Amino acid sequence: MELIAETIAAIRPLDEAAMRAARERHDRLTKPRGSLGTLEELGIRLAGVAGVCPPPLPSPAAVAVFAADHGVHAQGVTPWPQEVTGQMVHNFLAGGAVVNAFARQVGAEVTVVDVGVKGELPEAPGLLARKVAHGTADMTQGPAMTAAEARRAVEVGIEIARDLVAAGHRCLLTGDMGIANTTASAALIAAFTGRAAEDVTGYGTGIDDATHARKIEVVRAALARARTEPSGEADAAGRADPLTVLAQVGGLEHAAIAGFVLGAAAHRVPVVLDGVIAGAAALVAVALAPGARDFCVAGHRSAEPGHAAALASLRLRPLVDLELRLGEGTGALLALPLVAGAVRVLHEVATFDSAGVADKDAAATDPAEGAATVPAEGTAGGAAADPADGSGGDAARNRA
Ligand SMILES: O=C(O)c1ccc[n+]([C@@H]2O[C@H](COP(=O)([O-])O)[C@@H](O)[C@H]2O)c1
Ligand SMILES: Cc1cc2nc[nH]c2cc1C
Repeated sequence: MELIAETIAAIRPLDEAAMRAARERHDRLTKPRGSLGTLEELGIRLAGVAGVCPPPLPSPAAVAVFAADHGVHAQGVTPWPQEVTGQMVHNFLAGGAVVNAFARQVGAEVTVVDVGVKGELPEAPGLLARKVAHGTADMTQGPAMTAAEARRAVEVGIEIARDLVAAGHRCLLTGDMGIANTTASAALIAAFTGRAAEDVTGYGTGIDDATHARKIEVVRAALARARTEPSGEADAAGRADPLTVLAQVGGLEHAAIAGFVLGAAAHRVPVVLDGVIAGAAALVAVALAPGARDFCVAGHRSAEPGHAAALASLRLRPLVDLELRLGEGTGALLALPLVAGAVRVLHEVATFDSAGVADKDAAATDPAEGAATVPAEGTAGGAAADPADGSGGDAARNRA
């Protein structure tokens, strides 16, 4: 079987028994039930990802920064020259970018992948040369990529995830660098969520209102053009094949990040998503393999409006909301300590029983149990099976 199909086939559901154990454990820890809010659901879901409770700490962690250029740059959608993509790659390798500073802060490794930078990048220590094409073509004029390029870039992401997990990493984080990639992100998000171009197209690195209005028209034009092209295989509901949509209006880094998400899910390692580029790529991954969604943690919500639309469609709640709009993996890195905290609680916090703390809920749950100091094993498991971060299970768990 070829790599993409094999990876999708390897993605299994969350482990229900491990999640049940995590839920029951949470309810025995020395804190009011549900008091860690959505971090409790996150810890439970991470147990389901790893298939064990408590799940492993997300360490060592690695952020992979996928860099690529975009033909749609020719439409004047960003004020930055295309060369900045390659120049920033050098900055990442030299350790001088924000992603490097944040990675040092949280002890994560930075991996830089050239999946489609337009110019030639000289060999450099730490640079993974996986160039699939010298940037995409202008999506307003024709497909951004060939089907073969899209598939190859997805495979690159799968291979990077596989290699990082084989090297011992227990948490993967997405990063991106690509001048003009917020335009391709908006087009992907509109295509996968059905939202209008004007609702999902933002200001990217920072543009004036006239450029923003043009950017919306560019996204509209690309989507209208793509609709007139043969759309490959459609599913029973008539939806276009996700890889075809990706090739039509996506970027090489979107493709690689989609593969990275699939690879993480197949290897049962959590993947912390960064901003709008990762959100768009995750929509591709989840359209290919719906089960991949449960392995994704939304690191943050970016200022790009399309990101909120993508996260809503993915049913993921962002851990951090600081109006960041940088990319590179910066928002995912800021969220990593929260992911670690969600796991560490399950490892380290004493139970009511072991600490000799009275558990009012043990008594409230079953008055027949008598003394509140003796919580019954396993009586407190919440019935909430929805693995969404805080989207379903908490109400039931926040009982007084
Ligand atoms: O992560 C985000 O949500 C995000 C939002 C706005 C901009 N960016 C970064 O800025 C670049 C794309 O911006 P633009 O305006 O050239 O499309 C690209 O390198 C992204 O990493 C990233
Ligand atoms: C300087 C610069 C750094 C970036 N990092 C991610 N996207 C970026 C875009 C620019 C322009």
